[in-house]
Amino acid sequence: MEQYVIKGGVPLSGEVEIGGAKNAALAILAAAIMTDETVTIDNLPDVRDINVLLDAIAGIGAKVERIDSHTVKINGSYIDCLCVDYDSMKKIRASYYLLGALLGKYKEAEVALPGGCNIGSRPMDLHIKGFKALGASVELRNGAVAVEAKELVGTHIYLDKVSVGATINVMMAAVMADGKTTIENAAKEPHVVDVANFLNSMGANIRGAGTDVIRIVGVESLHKTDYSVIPDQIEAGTFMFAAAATHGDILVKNVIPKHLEATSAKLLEAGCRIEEFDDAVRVSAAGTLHNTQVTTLPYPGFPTDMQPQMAVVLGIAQGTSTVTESIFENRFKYVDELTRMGADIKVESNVAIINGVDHYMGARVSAPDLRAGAALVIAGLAAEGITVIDDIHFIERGYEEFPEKLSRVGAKIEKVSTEKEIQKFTLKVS
Ligand SMILES: CC(=O)N[C@H]1[C@@H](OP(=O)(O)OP(=O)(O)OC[C@H]2O[C@@H](n3ccc(=O)[nH]c3=O)[C@H](O)[C@@H]2O)O[C@H](CO)[C@@H](O)[C@@H]1O
Ligand SMILES: C=C(OP(=O)(O)O)C(=O)O
Repeated sequence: MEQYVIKGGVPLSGEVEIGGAKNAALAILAAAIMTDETVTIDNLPDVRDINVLLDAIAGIGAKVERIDSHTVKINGSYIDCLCVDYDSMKKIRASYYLLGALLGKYKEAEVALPGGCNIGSRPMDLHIKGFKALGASVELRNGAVAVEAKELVGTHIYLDKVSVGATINVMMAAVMADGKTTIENAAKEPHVVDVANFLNSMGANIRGAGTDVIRIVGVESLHKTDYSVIPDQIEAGTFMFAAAATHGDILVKNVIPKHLEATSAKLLEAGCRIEEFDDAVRVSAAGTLHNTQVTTLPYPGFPTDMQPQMAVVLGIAQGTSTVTESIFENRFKYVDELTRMGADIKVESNVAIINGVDHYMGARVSAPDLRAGAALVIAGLAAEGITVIDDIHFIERGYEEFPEKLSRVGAKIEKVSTEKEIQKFTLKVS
């Protein structure tokens, strides 16, 4: 089993280059099968979720050609199977995008119910509501969702809750439906916009992505395109929080600062200095960190995928902070681990009450999920002493070369797989 071992207490400083957005790329890869022509997608992050989805896409027969670690060509004309099995689905939640993509293109699909991070109950009722409204019959059988339609017909769909997955899935299913579809109460996340832009570059007619009303006029077919995925706002935010927690100074490059406004606002409130450039953000935290209150909300609110990282910063800020998680009910699993590092946090229902402590202490902890794992890395970087993080496979779902990128800004972190390597690292850094 592999771990990260970290010697904390070094203020991080320098520059870091952010990769493509995992959550945009996953939906875009699924959407790429919707044409029979070859689609080239660039700026893909080289992370586990992307590689698992590419295997699932190849598994249904599509031709997947890796050009390099960040570029792939996909040709969906070879698809010979409309079933995605549980083996692919249990590894990543986003394989549910194949449901919307296959339904939109072939009017039929059977996809096992998805896995992904255990951050709360994650129903698909809104996806299903959208497919049904477009005219599909939906059946749950043997742990899979089977969808089928003689024809898909444009319609009016109100999503009862703001859902990124349902918005994108319904958008894909509607792209080649007959007539006009309106999605109301749509998610406005940057990756929803990126997927709409991608589909439009393939000939779709989607307007309004990025607002809460998306209008789609069905087209006959989609065609080839070359597309570059947007930068990953969550990876960027993670490095911003790492700068804050270590009292460092990092220029986070290749970002869209607009996508980071909620993160920047909270870091400002916590006493950091933020400078925005055209495609970079600099975070420095020379002085004391202050308490603040944070509530996760759909975009443009504060992202739930950044909640654990923010809490780690507030854990060493002066005073009492609160973090309210309003999207997923099980996203405080890192609190017990952080407590073992000296944090003083009490969780009451969906609110974490954080009494800032002077510093964290190195400890052996386990990553409970992707973002909580990244948050524990930040805590380890800020802590006094050595931290060992188990279960880093969760972190590798969404962060490319995480230890390498952190090392480039001065962190003392290594990926190891034996106790001997941990001891060697400890000797080297002491
Ligand atoms: C692969 C991917 O992009 N994952 C992201 C996506 O997940 P995902 O798309 O699964 O999250 P959603 O936006 O759909 O979930 C938002 C809320 O809606 C609820 N819901 C969702 C669908 C549904 O049919 N019924 C329903 O009740 C969920 O339980 C949750 O409370 O958006 C989340 C919220 O920004 C992020 O944390 C995830 O990182
Ligand atoms: C929770 C996440 O991913 P998923 O929805 O795939 O579990 C995430 O990217 O933070």
